[in-house]
Amino acid sequence: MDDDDIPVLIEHQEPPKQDEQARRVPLTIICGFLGAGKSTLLKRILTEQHGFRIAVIMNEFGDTADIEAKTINVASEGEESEEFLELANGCLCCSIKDTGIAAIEKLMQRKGAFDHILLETTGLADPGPIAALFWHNEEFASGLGRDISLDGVICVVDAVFGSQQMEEDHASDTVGESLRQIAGADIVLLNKIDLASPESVDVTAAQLRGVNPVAPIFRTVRAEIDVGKLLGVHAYTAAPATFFSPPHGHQQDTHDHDHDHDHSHPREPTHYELRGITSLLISVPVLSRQQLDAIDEWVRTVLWEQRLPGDAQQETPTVTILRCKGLFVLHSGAQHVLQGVRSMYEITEAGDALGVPDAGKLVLIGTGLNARVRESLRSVWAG
Ligand SMILES: Nc1nc2c(ncn2[C@@H]2O[C@H](COP(=O)(O)OP(=O)(O)OP(=O)(O)O)[C@@H](O)[C@H]2O)c(=O)[nH]1
Repeated sequence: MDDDDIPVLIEHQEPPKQDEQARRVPLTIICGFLGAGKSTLLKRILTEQHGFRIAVIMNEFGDTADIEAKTINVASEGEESEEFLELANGCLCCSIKDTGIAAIEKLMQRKGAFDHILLETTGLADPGPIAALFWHNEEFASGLGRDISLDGVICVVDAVFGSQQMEEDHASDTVGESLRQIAGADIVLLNKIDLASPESVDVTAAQLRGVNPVAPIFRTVRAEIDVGKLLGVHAYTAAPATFFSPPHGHQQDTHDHDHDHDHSHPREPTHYELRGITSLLISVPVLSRQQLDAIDEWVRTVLWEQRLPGDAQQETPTVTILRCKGLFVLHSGAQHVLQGVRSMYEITEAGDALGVPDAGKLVLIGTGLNARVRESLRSVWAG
């Protein structure tokens, strides 16, 4: 090129700016009562044509998936096929023989081959600590947390034995695992309804709602459900859909939606007097910025110090929060979402509002949630 030539301008190639959150692969945790139908749900996901590319991490790869792999068209070969099976419907199945984290790290090396991760926990696992691990954990911010975002927790409940199991847990001194699982769930599958009478299924659904008033309950036979209803719920970044009124003329799903959950008439705040885990649903008026900050401080004290503000520190905690969700509306119209698992929580401004909320709401799920807690919280905005 001679000096008089006009240099050709080369467009500066900047790497495309991607939204951090959007680049992460969403992860859904599946927990559930023993024998409730977790494997049935996973097998369905691994074999049906649903159009989602899901990586499924199973506990009992050796026991069940080997057998299933013979019946499923296994596309991959080579040494990795021991741990990863690529299935005919585009899903990926992987074992959790390693510690969970190692299996997930290996899985992430195949990033791009799938769009969503489902992680099965053992029947008796409490999903809370696992959820907390993936949700805003500073230690993972430069590791797995950079690649994975927690989408939600699904709990599979046995329609035949679920009620009995919850009763037994209520009666025990410590909070039983079945209640912890329901408390930590963002979606409940009430499965095996073909084996129980409609009346007893209603009773179990009411019990579930007593422990967790916000998670939608889907009644299923052999975990038959549209996979799209289980994925992409953004349970840790958005306010629960159950906080919003449906748009005018909205038709409720008539197939697998729990009909005793009425969207159009939000319930009055209710305190469920069950032993063990209870929940508290509180309506919150439209707030000033200062009032929202005061609520933030209240939540921090209750979650971190396990006591009500103003109460002296006790040796045994007076309030334990396992899960909390909230939606707060400011006078400016801005909506803020509270999400919390155990002692971790955040309050963030909602990006895309899901609809017009009736008012702000706060749901606390945990122990020690009596009338004093409600009064303490109300005094925050009452001044
Ligand atoms: N009748 C009926 N049987 C079901 C249904 N869902 C699952 N089953 C059967 O119940 C048994 C237990 O189901 P699984 O899917 O293995 O349950 P699981 O939760 O994975 O069990 P664990 O891993 O042992 O806790 C199996 O024999 C299933 O075929 C259902 O909706 N109706």
